[in-house]
Amino acid sequence: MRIPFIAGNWKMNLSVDEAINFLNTINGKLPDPKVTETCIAASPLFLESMLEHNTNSPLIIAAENCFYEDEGAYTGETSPKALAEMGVTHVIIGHSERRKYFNETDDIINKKVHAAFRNHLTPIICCDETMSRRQSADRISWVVSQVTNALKSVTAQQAKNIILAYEPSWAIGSGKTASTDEAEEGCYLIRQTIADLYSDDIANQVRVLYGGSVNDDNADDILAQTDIDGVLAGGASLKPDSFLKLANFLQK
Ligand SMILES: O=C(CO)COP(=O)(O)O
Repeated sequence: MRIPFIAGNWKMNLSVDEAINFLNTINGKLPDPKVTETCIAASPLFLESMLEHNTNSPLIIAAENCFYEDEGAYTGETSPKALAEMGVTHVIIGHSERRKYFNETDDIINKKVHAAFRNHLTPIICCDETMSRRQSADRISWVVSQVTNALKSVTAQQAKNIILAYEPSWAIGSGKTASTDEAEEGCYLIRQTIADLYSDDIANQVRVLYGGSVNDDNADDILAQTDIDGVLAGGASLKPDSFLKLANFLQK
């Protein structure tokens, strides 16, 4: 049985004070992590303070990105080794905004995935689908190739622990959520790719999330789909109330 994973990606929003207020507000209101795991990915500027305020809470604190080297002359980058030393356990890799605005290629994403494993961080690997790709004949092969390339030289043992997210950029921040069928289709495709690359057994263990204009109104239908094990929410994760509604979807 796959434990649902409800994650928020704050992107470049909020302040440290707002981040800490958020944690104080949700404190004691999150589900048991044996039933639903919850996670917030935040700016590296906030992570240390958030980790200090997050004791006795099941909330997983994640980074939104990391570099593929552990240390060195890489001005402005975030070391995966430093993240792990700080107590961060998860990191988003390959978000469509990283691909689009920071020219992250599949090769860079693959190096980052290896950097995450080297530092015992769980990668949350995002696969994009643009509208032009959606309308073109090669859309399936594009999603498949993002998964395949991200996981080059990743062992079966490592693959068991990854989290993947189908995040069509045409649905991100646009208010245009994918229909439940579209979301399920994307997540199914990702799971089948894992089955082809590794095994049915591993594909059945790996959690696949949907992200793109998820909110409290549409989350229940999305989360009811067979191959969707959770959500990666942007806007809806910025307010404690809406994040708590997503996090406690099983309690409704
Ligand atoms: O990019 C996202 C999560 O990583 C989704 O953002 P929105 O939920 O704001 O569309």
